[in-house]
Amino acid sequence: MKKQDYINWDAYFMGIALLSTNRSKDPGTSVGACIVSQDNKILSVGYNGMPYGCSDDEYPWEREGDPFDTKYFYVCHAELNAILNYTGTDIKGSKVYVTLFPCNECTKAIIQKGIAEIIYMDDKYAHTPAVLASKRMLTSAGVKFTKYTPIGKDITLSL
Ligand SMILES: Nc1ccn([C@H]2C[C@H](O)[C@@H](COP(=O)(O)O)O2)c(=O)n1
Ligand SMILES: [Zn+2]
Repeated sequence: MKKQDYINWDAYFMGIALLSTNRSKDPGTSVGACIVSQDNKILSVGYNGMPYGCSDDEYPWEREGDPFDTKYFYVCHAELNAILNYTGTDIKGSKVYVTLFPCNECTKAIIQKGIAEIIYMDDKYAHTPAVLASKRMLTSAGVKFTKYTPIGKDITLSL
């Protein structure tokens, strides 16, 4: 008889997004994203980090203060990185698994690339204008967004 305790597709892809958060240097929120084709092939992954050439030792990670000296002007979001990391041509109709609900800027890229669905884990900034605007655009554009349903399984990796 086959093994019974295998994880479903959603858990598998959200697991990849979660693992990707471990590459982030952001001391505030580490975010991961995993883009998946309609036939369940991983197309790309990403996490939030500074753009190429912008050293994550030199650029700020602060949340507050002079905007020039906070991370927000510089950090590239996980979803955008995942989109930009994809070099193929088959992203239309794909799904993106994200550990945090996309902001308005990433949402624009998601819509323009023809990504059909967002599966998100956390929505802790749901009350912010960025996320409200994001949901408004997603609804207008017909992009589905679904909260991830946890399967209640803890997986430990010994790396
Ligand atoms: N959907 C999102 C939302 C935010 N990010 C990034 C941007 C920052 O690096 C971090 C949020 O930091 P916080 O304000 O919580 O300290 O997450 C992203 O990649 N994707
Ligand atoms: Zn974003």
